[in-house]
Amino acid sequence: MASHGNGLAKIETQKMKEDKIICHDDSAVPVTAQTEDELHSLQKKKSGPNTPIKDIQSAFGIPTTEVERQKQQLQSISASLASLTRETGPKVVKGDPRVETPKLVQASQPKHTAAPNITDSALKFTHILYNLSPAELYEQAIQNEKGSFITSSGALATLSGAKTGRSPRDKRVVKDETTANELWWGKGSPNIEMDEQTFLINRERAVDYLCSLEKVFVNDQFLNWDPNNRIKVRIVSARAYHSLFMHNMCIRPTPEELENFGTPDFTIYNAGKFPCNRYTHYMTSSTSIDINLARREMVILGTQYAGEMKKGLFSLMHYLMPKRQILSLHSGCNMGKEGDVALFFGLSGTGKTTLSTDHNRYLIGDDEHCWSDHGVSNIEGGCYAKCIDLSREKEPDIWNAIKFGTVLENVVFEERTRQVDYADKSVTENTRAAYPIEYIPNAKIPCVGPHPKNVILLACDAFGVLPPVSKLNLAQTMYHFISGYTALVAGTEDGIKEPTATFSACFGAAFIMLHPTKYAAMLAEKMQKHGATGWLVNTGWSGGSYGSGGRIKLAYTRKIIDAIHSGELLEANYTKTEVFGLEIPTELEGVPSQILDPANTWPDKNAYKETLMKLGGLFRKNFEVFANYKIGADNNLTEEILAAGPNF
Ligand SMILES: Nc1ncnc2c1ncn2[C@@H]1O[C@H](COP(=O)(O)OP(=O)(O)O)[C@@H](O)[C@H]1O
Ligand SMILES: C=C(OP(=O)(O)O)C(=O)O
Ligand SMILES: [Ca+2]
Ligand SMILES: [Mn+2]
Repeated sequence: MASHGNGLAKIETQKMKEDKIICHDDSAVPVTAQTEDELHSLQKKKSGPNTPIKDIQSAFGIPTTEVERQKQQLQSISASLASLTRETGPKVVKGDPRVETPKLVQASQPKHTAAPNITDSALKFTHILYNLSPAELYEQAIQNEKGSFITSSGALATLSGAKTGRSPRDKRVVKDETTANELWWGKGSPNIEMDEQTFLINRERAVDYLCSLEKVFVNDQFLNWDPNNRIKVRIVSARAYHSLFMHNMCIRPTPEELENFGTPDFTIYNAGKFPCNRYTHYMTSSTSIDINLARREMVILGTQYAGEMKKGLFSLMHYLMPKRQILSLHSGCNMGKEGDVALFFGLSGTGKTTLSTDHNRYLIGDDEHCWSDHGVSNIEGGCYAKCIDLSREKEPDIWNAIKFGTVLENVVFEERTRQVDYADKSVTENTRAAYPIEYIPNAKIPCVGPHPKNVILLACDAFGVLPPVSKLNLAQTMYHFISGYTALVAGTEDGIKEPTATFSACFGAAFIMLHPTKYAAMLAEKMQKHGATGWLVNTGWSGGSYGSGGRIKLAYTRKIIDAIHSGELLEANYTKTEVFGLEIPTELEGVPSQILDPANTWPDKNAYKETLMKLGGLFRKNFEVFANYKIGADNNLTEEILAAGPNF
């Protein structure tokens, strides 16, 4: 190459012979697309049909087009979204309004018999995003919902807005002729009444809000892995966050199951971004979560916390299942290699999710189960784990489940790397991860198992006086089940900022529908029949109350749980504690013996005794309301249960 005056080498433009080309052009055949649009259209392969209604015509051998199929689907959704006072259904159309689809499928409009009542809402289209995949929901969230980000492990970080926990005081249940007699009302009950008319006002408010949007999300899914007692649910919501949350938390239908879906058994209208009207009767805040069992509907206004939906459906199951002689349980559940099943009851933050997720056992579920004559079944299709201070070392299975598809609520992450800081409580203490159950490597699919062998009652005792583990007789198990004691850990229920002693019947008073003794009688009957052993495990404080003592190490609790599963603890030597009369082991491998009796761990013995008596008094006071109830048909058991409380 010759050098020119400016110092740059002259480029050879002379053509080389074919065989002398050094740099081979090994690229593939160029794309066939003639335009960018055409190229983009090649990117997406057509998915199979996605229809909730069994195609009647094709059942008779007459083929129907995909367009007709989708029309039927939209008809069903249009009926769900119908205003009860105006036109029979909004104009719904499938697909994202921003994406230009060549053929927009529209539900055929119902014929008006009365004079047409044309309103602006009747003129507009509501776009339906039906059972979208996690990838599609990620895109929707990131494009449209502020606070949506992909974290470094691939999870979708979202913000639930002003509410970062449930609002139990804003829950309302319609009291009609049937429910007035069937449900538990009054003092201590979670069922705060509302009338049918007020429900309809809130329903209309939610439906109008949802239909005013450009697009709404619709999920058609199942509850309960027991095939004979499966419930079909439809969730209508305004946010991709809510749709992905329910996709993860409910049971996901196969394409065939979706095709046979038909009419849902229950529908949730989640208009959580929009408040209820304070001038509406029964409303005491701008949040309202309303259940109408007769209409099989639930309306959410004024809270975007996704946990309301899953726990709302749990309330429904607490009504429907006992009618079928099936016990609904606020418990985690897992199974050993030998088929031994354990239930983990406990209030929020006591360790149901943490302790049922056990690398050495099969996970059946972390939170909501049914116990029928055939064994146990999970109600849900996913888990909802607390993330505060989550560590890879202590909880590897939960850590690894936080990947693509998982909803990560209210966590804080590093701005650039999107690395989550699980210790950060800036948004809330109640940070959460919702993931499909199969994200846990040893999940038992289908999520069913035989009758439980161990029934573990978890209490996070902020007073630090309950032993780390006690073996319970049946009457004690019932006493503690009905009492449902724990110290609420900050955040899960709105307004709770530090642990406080709480009694919540059946370890889930916020979700039960019938009187607690109804569930207790069923549990006693099942435990007796199947020979299950009851245990009380304190996952809370040791060596002093909250503030002076410390929380019992998770590693110790795991050792205790291992010994329950293996049967080792059943064989241990026991002594009885004063006041509560609990049987506690004197020794347990892997756990320092002195912590097994809390009396040994408190530096100030008088303070211990005082605190023990104080908690005993709280138990007594709480149980007074149950003293006049019979538990099942067995009068002796009722007597024994009443006597199974603290003695002093
Ligand atoms: N000894 C212990 N046993 C169980 N959980 C513990 C213990 N010590 C700390 N924890 C923490 O307490 C929380 C329990 O929450 P979680 O398992 O989600 O409860 P639940 O499912 O009952 O609401 C987790 O964050 C867990 O790491
Ligand atoms: C979702 C909840 O469940 P838990 O805290 O029991 O896991 C809740 O109570 O809001
Ligand atoms: Ca949980
Ligand atoms: Mn729970």
